[in-house]
Amino acid sequence: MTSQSREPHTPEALRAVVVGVLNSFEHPTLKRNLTAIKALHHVAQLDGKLHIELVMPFAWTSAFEELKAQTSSELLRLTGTRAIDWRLNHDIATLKRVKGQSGVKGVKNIVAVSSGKGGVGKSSTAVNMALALAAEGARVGILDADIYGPSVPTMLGTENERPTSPDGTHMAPIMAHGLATNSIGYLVTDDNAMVWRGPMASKALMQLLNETLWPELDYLVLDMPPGTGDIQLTLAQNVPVTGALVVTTPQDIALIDARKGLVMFEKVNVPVLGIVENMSIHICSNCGFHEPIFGTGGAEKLAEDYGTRLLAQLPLHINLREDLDDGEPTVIRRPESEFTALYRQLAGRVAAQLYWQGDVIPDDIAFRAI
Ligand SMILES: Nc1ncnc2c1ncn2[C@@H]1O[C@H](COP(=O)(O)OP(=O)(O)OP(=O)(O)O)[C@@H](O)[C@H]1O
Repeated sequence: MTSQSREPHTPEALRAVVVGVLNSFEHPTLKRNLTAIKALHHVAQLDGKLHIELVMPFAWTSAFEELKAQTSSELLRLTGTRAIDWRLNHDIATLKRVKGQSGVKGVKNIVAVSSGKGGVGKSSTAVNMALALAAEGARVGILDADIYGPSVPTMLGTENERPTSPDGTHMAPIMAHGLATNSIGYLVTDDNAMVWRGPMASKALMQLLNETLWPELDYLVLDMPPGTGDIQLTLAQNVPVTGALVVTTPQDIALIDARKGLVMFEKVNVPVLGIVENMSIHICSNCGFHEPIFGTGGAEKLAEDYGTRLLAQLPLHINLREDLDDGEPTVIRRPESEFTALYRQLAGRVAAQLYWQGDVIPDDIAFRAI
């Protein structure tokens, strides 16, 4: 019997066939199958075409492409259809925040990006990951809380912009490459920022978070100040974060500080989503040679020791630095590059980890009034 000669399915039978195939799809972002998270929204067969619509509670575009590639031929065969109209929508879940705190108006989930020491590529990772989360289908913002070196405006090419205040009290975020952003760097000059210490800096950062008129955001990436001192501890305690990432390089000295970062989050009960190893391998821009100049295996071991996971290993490459210096991060400038694929994989893993690690709270829960 050819596939074209099959009897048309009843809606229930069709759904059962589709569910069977979709549930066989395994992916690192899925701890349970698609039916278990009620992702299959709509199935229909119209004019010989199969329509499948998924609604996902976390950013999932790259995995969706893999799903299509892996299951389409089987679905066509089993349903006797000639084409599939695939649709993916997102209805990103709001997850419980540390200490059950209420959230920031407009913001569903806050992801803190931290590092035990400066210069390991925390801001580079935060910016490219935020852009990658947006490419994965989410509405994303980034708040640069790095008072020691607010580099996000330069990396996004917005260093000469200043937030406006539509009501004289709150700030409108600056939009860049689709991200809603605000930064301590828009408000103070570099020289001023350096003299901020302790409570003054924490207070300013909390104000920046709460007094920005964020649009509806699924994820707000928080670029933390580097280190594990009082300011970082105060922020980790007071910002209603959902989870945190620790960025490190493979050098022993950076790993020792990354360990302190993990301990700090543990102390204030902030769930650690995982570790990002930046500058894992140097890729020569002339010959493409891969060289682990800072050593290997350290971040993996650190993740193991602390019962967390290594979410990404990002290479050291001149393009990544140049793109950021030009205000056009690699995820935007080179969307088809292997680097962008790595950042998107990281974004997908972070979004999934947040979801699986947390408790979903209903969307109508009250946000903190600003
Ligand atoms: N993987 C990479 N490949 C090439 N250059 C990189 C990479 N990661 C970061 N850089 C470059 O290294 C420098 C430091 O990076 P970045 O500002 O992100 O570090 P940081 O940890 O946020 O530092 P700080 O906390 O002190 O602000 C930047 O010039 C950045 O472009």
